[in-house]
Amino acid sequence: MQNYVLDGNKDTSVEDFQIRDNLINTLKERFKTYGYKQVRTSTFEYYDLYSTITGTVSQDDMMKVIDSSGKVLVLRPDVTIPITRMIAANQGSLPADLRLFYVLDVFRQNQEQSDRKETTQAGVEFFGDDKPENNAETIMLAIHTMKDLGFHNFKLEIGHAGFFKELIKQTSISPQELDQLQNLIQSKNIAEMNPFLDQLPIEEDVKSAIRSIPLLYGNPADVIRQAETIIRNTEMKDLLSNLVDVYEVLKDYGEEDALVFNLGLINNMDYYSGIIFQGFVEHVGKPLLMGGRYDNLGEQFSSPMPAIGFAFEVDDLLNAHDQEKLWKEKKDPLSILVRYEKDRQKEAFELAFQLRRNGWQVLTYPTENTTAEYVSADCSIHYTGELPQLELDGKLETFTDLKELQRILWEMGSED
Ligand SMILES: N[C@@H](Cc1c[nH]c[nH+]1)C(=O)O
Repeated sequence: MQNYVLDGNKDTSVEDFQIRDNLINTLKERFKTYGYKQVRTSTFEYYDLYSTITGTVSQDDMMKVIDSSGKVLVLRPDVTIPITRMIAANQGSLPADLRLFYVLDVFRQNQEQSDRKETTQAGVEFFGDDKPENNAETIMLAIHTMKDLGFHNFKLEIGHAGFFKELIKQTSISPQELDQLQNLIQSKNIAEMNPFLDQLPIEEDVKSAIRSIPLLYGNPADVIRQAETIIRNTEMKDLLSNLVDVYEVLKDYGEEDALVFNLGLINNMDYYSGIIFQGFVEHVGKPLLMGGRYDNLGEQFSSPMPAIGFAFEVDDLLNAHDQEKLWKEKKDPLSILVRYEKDRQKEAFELAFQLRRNGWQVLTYPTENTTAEYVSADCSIHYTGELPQLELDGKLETFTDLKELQRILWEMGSED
């Protein structure tokens, strides 16, 4: 038979979906406790939105479609940009700080990962000023969520989008050379970076400052000390003190063990303007979350709107599967099978309605339907006479009081 599954696509089994759903719920619940409200943006966007904005996804990486009027659309290649556009359009009526979260599919294609066109991102966007408290709170939310997911040995790497850019401003290298240099810094490939830098027309002391960038990694206090030695102007000095201020607030959250400073950190998106960060766990070679400040993006929609945010890659979180067990073990709600005689149908439906109010899974079947014998459930209730009967260890127990029945079910639901 012909294979109709796209290359690299994998159907999700019922069990995998459950794990994924538990994970997403964990993220959503944590985001809400920091005051975030859920939003969604349209799957389709005008291609023009992305081709005119600077700092966006590369045009070749976007998935394009043509609508019936001939307009070129793209499948949402990023969430931060359309949310910023959406907020910019309504800005008149916004409170000072706005905290939004989303769980949405993102569509990108590139040569290195041709089999991953569609991924799910769960992220937050905090429209508020570049204040150390705001930045620290957002970073703390990322840490808190990683802990909720059961990752204990993770690191949150913090850098600054401007630090490297300031150094590059003092050179006249081409965009291609810059791209290559960034890749070498990102992969900490010092062996190739040094000869590459040697043949570029850059002043010697700028060159040596660039050379030290990949080494500016590790304990925040040490990195700050080393970075101070390569500062070349007031802009770089301000950037560094911005990072120090955030670090000082973060210390009061008591999560210093999770923090690493990395001034060679480079995020995919070009819209970042300030502090940036990525979250890593052991044995997984890529970041599970990415984010940072993007204070200038709103201006491209004629609405200055400072903001910070980050997004988890849900599929990558799932693949970090040592942790998978944790979500699997999360208990499903109690499942109850209600079997009824036809002349008790109305009462059985009422009972099922009451039980579902507790969040339990309830399936109802008339006794004559033998399929029910193959349905798996934690317990069965028989509504064949005047009153419901709960099946316990093969015996039927009658309940005159619905509350008493519910109490016993609660106990069953909380048993391990
Ligand atoms: N949109 C970014 C993540 C992010 C959310 N907010 C800020 N940054 C990405 O796809 O990598």
